[in-house]
Amino acid sequence: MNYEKVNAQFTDFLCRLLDDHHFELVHILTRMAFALQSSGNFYSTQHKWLHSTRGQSFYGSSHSNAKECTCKKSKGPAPICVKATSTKVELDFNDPSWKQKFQENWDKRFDLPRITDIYDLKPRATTFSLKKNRNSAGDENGTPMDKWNGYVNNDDRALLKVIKYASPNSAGAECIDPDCSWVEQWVHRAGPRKEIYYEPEEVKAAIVTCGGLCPGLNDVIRQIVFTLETYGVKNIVGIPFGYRGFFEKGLKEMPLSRHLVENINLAGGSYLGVSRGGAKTSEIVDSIQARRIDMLFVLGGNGTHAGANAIHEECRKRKLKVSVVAVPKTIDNDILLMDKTFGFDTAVEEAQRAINSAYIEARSAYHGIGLVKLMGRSSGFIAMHASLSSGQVDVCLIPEVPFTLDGEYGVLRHLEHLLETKGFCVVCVAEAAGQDLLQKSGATDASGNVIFSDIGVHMQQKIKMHFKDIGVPADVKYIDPTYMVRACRANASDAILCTVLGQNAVHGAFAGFSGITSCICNTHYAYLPITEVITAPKRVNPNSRMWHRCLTSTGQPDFH
Ligand SMILES: Nc1ncnc2c1ncn2[C@@H]1O[C@H](COP(=O)(O)OP(=O)(O)OP(=O)(O)O)[C@@H](O)[C@H]1O
Ligand SMILES: O=P(O)(O)OC[C@H]1O[C@](O)(CO)[C@@H](O)[C@@H]1O
Ligand SMILES: [Mg+2]
Repeated sequence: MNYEKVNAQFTDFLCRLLDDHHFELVHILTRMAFALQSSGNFYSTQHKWLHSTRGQSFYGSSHSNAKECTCKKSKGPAPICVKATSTKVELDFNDPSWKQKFQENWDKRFDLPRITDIYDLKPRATTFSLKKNRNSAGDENGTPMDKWNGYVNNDDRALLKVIKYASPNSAGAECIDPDCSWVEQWVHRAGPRKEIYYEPEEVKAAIVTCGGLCPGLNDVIRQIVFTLETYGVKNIVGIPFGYRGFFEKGLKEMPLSRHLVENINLAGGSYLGVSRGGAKTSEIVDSIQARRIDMLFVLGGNGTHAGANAIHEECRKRKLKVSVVAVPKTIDNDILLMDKTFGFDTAVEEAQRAINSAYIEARSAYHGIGLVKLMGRSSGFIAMHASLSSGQVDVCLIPEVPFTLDGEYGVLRHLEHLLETKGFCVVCVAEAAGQDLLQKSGATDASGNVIFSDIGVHMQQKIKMHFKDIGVPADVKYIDPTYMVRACRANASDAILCTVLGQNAVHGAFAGFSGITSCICNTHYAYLPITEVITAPKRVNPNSRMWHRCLTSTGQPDFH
């Protein structure tokens, strides 16, 4: 089957549906497409494409197996898949200047949307300075009078990629052209600027946390409040229970101050509450307008970012001077271009505790099999990293790598081998793995995310049945830590990440950016346009060194 053609036809179909306002259906279908990818049907599309094209544009999807949505026009609510504001140019790799064209286009795509794109505004000297005895008001030209070199220049950049792959066949190679030439990909450096576009005394800032819980939400809220107050902002509020808090009657905004949030990082969860669903962009923006909010800080995952971008666009359409800045939150680590999202590290740490328990149970039982199911909506990052960190996993199963349970090359046969040779074993399975082996639940959550069928319970039953059938004793211990991996406070590494991302979000808003996200790219802190990070969920690359390291650690064979 020509999967690329099917993929393109599917995208066109989605775009047509979007024009007909069938948003919910499109949402479900898009999720189905990702599920289809995870079943392996679209698995090597990018790789094959990379080897078969010359003189065609195919850059931009190097972080994911999914290709970018190419919707031409869209009425109604924002699609899950949003086209970048700067379009991609068609590249001819036989043209000697293709690299220059690529880079010019890249710079346009990664340029940050600013409120000055639509308003003619004059900046003022920043009120943010950590220098003692400062005169933050600046001189008569608005230039800060102190000589503190603590500001980031608007032209500062960080490199997104630092590996030069000599060949497209190098492990994990992410290439722009068929020869895998070295191309610089710069992103904007995050941090405080010398000039700002808001009068802090007049600013009303709001914070909202959306989607599922994630360790570190309170750390980010706290740092946003601290930093806003350092600029001199007095009016800071929290929107309760995600986007819902903007329009649901009876939900009142919560006043925030350093005093109120000082200790919230000591507990997990969200001080403001979270929710899924209910994203009606126009109602949210009506509410922003009515509440006279100037800066909105949005903490959430892929869906939340799509919502934040829709809010940013709607504010522009209505000519509202509002900065919308997102902070990428998700234990799943499934947001494109960034090293990691906050909460992921803590989730992995908690997950490996479950694996350790499974190991102890399995090790101590006669023919013990420890089975652990871990969260991860469409990607196997938590399962892969928890397997790597525990070092006790014999089989790691993720949605990006298809597998079979039965047959000569199936997982069950390998478990037999493990019981024969080492006497026990530990299996770690990601919740979205092996969905092709199960009957689809067909259910979705309030945000339209597909609810997966339970691969953990299915495997537990299959393993028990298999060993009963072959007459070999097996003591199966199943652990599903579910919410335990995310309903906890951030660990040290996440707490630091949250601190930096939260502070930078405020610096970005004062610098006049909107429609951006505050993140970590290639170990440096950066701002990215939201449009560039929501084209598809990030997924584990089965050809990456990290997955290969996981396989080296588990020693598992291919299961198909
Ligand atoms: N395409 C979209 N446009 C506008 N809003 C959206 C879109 N997708 C999701 N949302 C809204 O964003 C919020 C959060 O979405 P979702 O439940 O998918 O969580 P998430 O941000 O992806 O985080 P998590 O990692 O916990 O899943 C919900 O209120 C949802 O309605
Ligand atoms: O909080 P809910 O709605 O049960 O959602 C669970 C999902 O949220 C996440 O924890 C974060 O996206 C996923 O790993 C999981 O599939
Ligand atoms: Mg999501």
